[in-house]
Amino acid sequence: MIKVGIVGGTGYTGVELLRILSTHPEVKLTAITARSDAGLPVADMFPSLRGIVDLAFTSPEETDLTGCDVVFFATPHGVAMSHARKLLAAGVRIIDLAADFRLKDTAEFEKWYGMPHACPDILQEAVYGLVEVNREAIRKARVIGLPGCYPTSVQLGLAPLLGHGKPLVNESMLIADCKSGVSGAGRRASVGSLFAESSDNFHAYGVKGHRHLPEIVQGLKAITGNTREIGLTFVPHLTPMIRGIHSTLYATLRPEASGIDFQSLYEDYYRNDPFVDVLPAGSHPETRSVRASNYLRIAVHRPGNGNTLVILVVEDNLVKGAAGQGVQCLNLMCGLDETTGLKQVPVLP
Ligand SMILES: NC(=O)C1=CN([C@@H]2O[C@H](COP(=O)(O)OP(=O)(O)OC[C@H]3O[C@@H](n4cnc5c(N)ncnc54)[C@H](OP(=O)(O)O)[C@@H]3O)[C@@H](O)[C@H]2O)C=CC1
Ligand SMILES: CC(=O)N[C@@H](CCC(=O)OP(=O)(O)O)C(=O)O
Repeated sequence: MIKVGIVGGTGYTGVELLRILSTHPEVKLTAITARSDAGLPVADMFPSLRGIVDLAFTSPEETDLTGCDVVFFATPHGVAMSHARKLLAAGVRIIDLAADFRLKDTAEFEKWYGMPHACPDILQEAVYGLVEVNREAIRKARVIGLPGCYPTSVQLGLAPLLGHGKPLVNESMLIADCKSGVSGAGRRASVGSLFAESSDNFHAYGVKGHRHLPEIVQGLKAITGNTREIGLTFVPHLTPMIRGIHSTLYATLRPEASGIDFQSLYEDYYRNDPFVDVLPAGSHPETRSVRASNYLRIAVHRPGNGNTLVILVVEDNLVKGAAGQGVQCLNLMCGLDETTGLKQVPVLP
């Protein structure tokens, strides 16, 4: 059995990891830490796990994680990088749900996250955990920087266009118009997450610049094999639902690509990816069609057969956008089938 520890078990992504890993046939959960709730049985905080997870939260300072095979960090930015060296020295592999190991350029990291990077050498060896793009590198990785929730949907929505051998769209004028449920902001108390603020309301934020923009640009550029510069307008919105991301992506076709069948292009690109579902032509995916599951569904439109492609992407921000994608990486790192323990059917309604 693979011994797994989770740092930050009381947040939304932490409890998603617990939910998914508690039924994973090859995993033994060995430690779940939380500072404020150390000593509390998991089931006392999360009654949904009563009779399923019988561990208690422990203090991160007093928990020895070096006996684990893999440790997940479901913590704020900056925590994983302060523990990475010691864990790696003990042979423990790391999957960070935060941004410590996403941006390769430390100056960019410091600019967007407001802290110096604690281990630039480990950052350089870390693999970006976007499975459908980096599957082979993930198998051998010791450290995974999992993509953010919005970046997962935007990169997978655009990858078939940018990963094509020939330039198909104008890469300098991409648009990502994205909407997230409130759980994307985490479980800690904040005014913006109050029911009275976030329900029956809808607004954009971060238009001037959001920390996911450099991450998406870095990822899209890598998908082109670092052969092309990326220009992206990214506008996130907070929408009054609990889970889910809906991203509407716009790309302008190059004249030489106008004869391409984009529906077939997308279907072929994701033919062997078990969690990416390219919907039939003309579809409008709904966030609830992926709720609580690791699936990401995509629909490709070309309105009026014109020169604008509109790609619709839905995912559950806490699953394919975080914990589920992390378990997909864990499976690959441990030589398992990537779907092991991840076949949860979306919850409807
Ligand atoms: N919510 C989402 O949709 C997504 C979130 N992420 C990322 O995943 C990470 C976790 O997110 P989320 O679950 O929403 O966050 P939450 O705020 O809901 O939970 C954070 C957890 O980390 C613990 N924690 C906080 N500070 C520290 C610290 N210094 N040392 C150890 N533990 C700490 C908290 O407990 P305590 O304070 O008691 O220790 C809590 O258990 C974040 O980096 C987030 O950006 C990534 C993709 C999607
Ligand atoms: C709705 C909401 O507030 N969303 C978060 C993104 C959450 C996420 O997945 O991103 P990280 O892992 O990079 O934190 C935000 O915009 O900051």
